[in-house]
Amino acid sequence: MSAQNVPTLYEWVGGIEALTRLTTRFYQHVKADALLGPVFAHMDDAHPAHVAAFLAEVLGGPGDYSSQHGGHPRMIQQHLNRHLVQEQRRRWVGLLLETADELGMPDDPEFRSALVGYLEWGSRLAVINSQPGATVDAHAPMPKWGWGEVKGPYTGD
Ligand code: HEM
Repeated sequence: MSAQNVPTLYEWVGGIEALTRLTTRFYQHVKADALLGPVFAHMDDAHPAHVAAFLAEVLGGPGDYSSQHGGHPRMIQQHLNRHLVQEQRRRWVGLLLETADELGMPDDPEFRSALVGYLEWGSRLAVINSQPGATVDAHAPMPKWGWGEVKGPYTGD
């Protein structure tokens, strides 16, 4: 596969439809989870779509979260003073990956290692930003995630 033909992670996962399916099902599991349910008790109905738009932009898709929902500063803002702990973070990441399996999302080693890399990074950032004293940088750039060290999807050779 030549460098020009390498899809973005966004294209590889199946675009905004796939990400919306993923977050919609994921937050159903979250609501029913004993550890995470209370954390998300006041989440509104648009939350799954907002997180799908956020993930789309991070993974190389369209910039809708930045243009319509306030970009990375808004995402950080949403985690302020929530006092999240590692046990909740681990459950959040674990449930998201289980949901990706449940829905038959791409499970090749290259894609999943890139996805896990972002989820680990982003979820740890959410915990850090939820601690007392954390503040929002109004100019925080949107994170961008690619294939990382593996440089592209599995091709069998
Ligand atoms: C890669 C990791 C994460 C991403 C990309 C992410 C993304 C987001 C986004 C985009 C929002 C704002 C949604 C909006 O604009 O309406 C949000 C809100 C929120 N996030 Fe996260 N998040 C992550 C990790 C976590 C974790 C690990 C937790 C807790 C265990 C968490 C708890 C929350 C809560 C409680 C809200 C507010 C929900 C409400 O409206 O009541 N997030 N997140």
